[in-house]
Formats: sequence, structure tokens, C-alpha cells
Amino acid sequence: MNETTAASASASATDAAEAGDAPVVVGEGVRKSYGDVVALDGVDVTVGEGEVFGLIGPNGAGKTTLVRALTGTTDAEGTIRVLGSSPSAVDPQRIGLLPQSFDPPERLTARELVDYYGGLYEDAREVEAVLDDVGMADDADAWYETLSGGQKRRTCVATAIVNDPDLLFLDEPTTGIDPAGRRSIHRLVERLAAAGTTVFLTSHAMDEVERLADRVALLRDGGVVAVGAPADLIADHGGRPRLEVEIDGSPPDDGALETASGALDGVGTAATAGEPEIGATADELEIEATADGLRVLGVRPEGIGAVVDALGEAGVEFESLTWAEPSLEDVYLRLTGEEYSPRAGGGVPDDSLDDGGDR
Ligand SMILES: Nc1ncnc2c1ncn2[C@@H]1O[C@H](COP(=O)(O)OP(=O)(O)OP(=O)(O)O)[C@@H](O)[C@H]1O
Repeated sequence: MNETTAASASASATDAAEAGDAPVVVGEGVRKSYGDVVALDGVDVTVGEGEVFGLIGPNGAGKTTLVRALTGTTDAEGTIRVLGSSPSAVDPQRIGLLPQSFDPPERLTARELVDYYGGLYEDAREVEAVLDDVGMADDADAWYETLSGGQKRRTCVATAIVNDPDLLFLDEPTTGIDPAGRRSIHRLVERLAAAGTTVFLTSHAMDEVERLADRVALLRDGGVVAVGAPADLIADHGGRPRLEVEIDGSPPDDGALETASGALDGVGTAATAGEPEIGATADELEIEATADGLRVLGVRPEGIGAVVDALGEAGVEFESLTWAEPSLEDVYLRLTGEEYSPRAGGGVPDDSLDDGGDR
């Protein structure tokens, strides 16, 4: 069985052991239902010391419920150990939690809020240093209610790290934060991880998780469907590098597709020769129709010229070319079933699917 593949995949203790870390978080058979809704259906998860562990999955997959179960903010069946204790017994000083929904008092300034939450711990960091960490030093005197959405989220992140936790849960930390703010949060996570903090991160931003996480678990319908290092997940589930060929904003008919396909017959080896790139294991080019042109799968960067020449010789006139290598987003789309898939026989894909899965 492939390590990152299986319906029964779990973020196992073995994975953590392979990463060389002692488990800081262990969940075994974690189950949680809300009435008839099964939010967690027997989740196994293990996070090693110092790891940045990413949790991804569609809306309603159970991510927040798992964070809540692991932090003891909701009850759940199964075995949960956090820093060697049950969640309710763990020293609060050692844990930081940024919940997905967090509504601190509105009529306190960012500085007062960080100071207030720091006061809940025996030992807290300097308020100014924490504000600086999240990029709020210049806006620290504004009431929380007057801050922008992104500034509010940064202030909330500050309250989660004010106790200098050994284990930090961040449930969608960058939601609503602008690109510069996101980068500052990314750098903060990287600094914390470099200093030995274990980080459990949920996010819908696949680039963020791919960049930050040592390992990633994909949750779907309350169960872990894949777990592994981002690069391993991408190699196993990300698909092949591809060249998107936009043809005058319209899909090709079957005849044009056949012509283009025939033109590529002779360039397969040239375009795909060399060491396999991530996700490019097959040595044949494949072609499929998209809503506005063609997609050629299996193209490595050094093969782009040969493919373009062949399409040109076959009379395919294109508006633009975009080359992309597989990413964690492709893994997500494939394993959640949200991936674009062409009709059998290379027909034109459904627009909505293409929008969701195309890149
Ligand atoms: N307090 C609650 N009462 C009833 N049902 C709930 C409650 N909290 C979560 N659920 C349900 O449990 C399931 C999992 O929800 P959860 O919030 O854990 O998903 P999620 O993966 O975090 O989603 P999102 O990406 O939208 O934040 C959903 O079907 C949700 O409707």
C-alpha cells in the first residue's frame, strides 16, 4: 500500500516516528456526532514534536471539530493525548489556540486585548513583541471593533501566542488577511516552528499549507483519506505537469482535438524525456479538451517548445499557454472528488467542474 494512499489512511504514529519526533498530539478513533451528523468518524492523528501539521478538507469535513476535540473544547469519543495528558488536564500555559470563530471584547484596543489574554497565564510574553510578531504594532491602540477583518484576525493570532505555547493550534489563521499580512503570519509560523513550537494548522489555502506543513492530512466526511509530506502527496495524487492551451476562448471540436492529438504523437519522447518531474511518471503525452482549448498532460518544461511547435504545424492557433506542475491543490481536488474530469472520449468538460478543478 502506498503510504499516502488508502481509504484507511491515518496520520499515524509511524509517520511521526519516521519524522524522528515524539508524538505531541495523539488521537485514536476520534468520533464526534452532532445529532444525526457524524462530524468525526474514527479519526487517527499523530503529530510529532516540532512538526507543522496541516489539516485540509472541504467545508464541513470536520476540521474545526477535530481541533476542538484535540483541545478539549468539545467532548469526543476515542483516545486523545496532548502533550502527554488528556486535553482537559494539559497545562494551559503550554497550549495556544486560535479558534475559527473568536469574538473578543470589542471595546478593547489590540494592545489591551493581548495584555488581557497574557494576564490569564502565569508567564506571558512582552505585549509589544507579540504585537510586532503579527504586524499589529502600528495599529495597537485602535479598538478591536474598528479594526479591519485582517487586523482583527492578526490580533486574535497574537492572543494565541502570548503564552509562548509549546503546541499551537491555528484554525484558519489567515482567513481575511491580505497577501502581505498572510506572508507575515507565514513567517511567524516558520519562526515558531524553527524555535521548536509544534503547530497544528487548518487552512483552505493550499499554497499556505504546502509551504508551511511538514505533513498534511486530508479530511473528508469526518475521516482521514490521505496523509503525508506535501511532496509525497503531490507525487502520489497530484497528477502530471500540464500545458493549458487557450484557443480563442472556445473548445475544440472532435476533429481539431484529433488533429492536435495526432500532432503530439511524434513529440512524446522529446517532451517528456529526462528525469521524472514530480507527478510526471508516464512517458506519453495525453491531450484533452477544456472549456476554452486544450490541456496537454505530461509536459515537462523542456518539452514545451516541442509541443508548441507540433501544435503550430497542425494548425492549432492559440491565444495563450500556461504551464503548471502539480500542487497540493491538485491533490485536494482529486481526493475530494472536486477535480475537473473530461468527458469520456475527450469531450468538452462541464463548465462548473472546469472552473473548480482547472488551473
Ligand atoms: N455545534 C454544532 N452543532 C451541530 N452540527 C455541527 C456543529 N459543529 C459542527 N457541526 C457539523 O459537523 C460537521 C463538521 O463541521 P466542522 O465545522 O468541523 O467542519 P470544517 O471542516 O471545520 O468546515 P469549514 O471548512 O467550513 O470550517 C458539519 O456537518 C457541521 O455542520
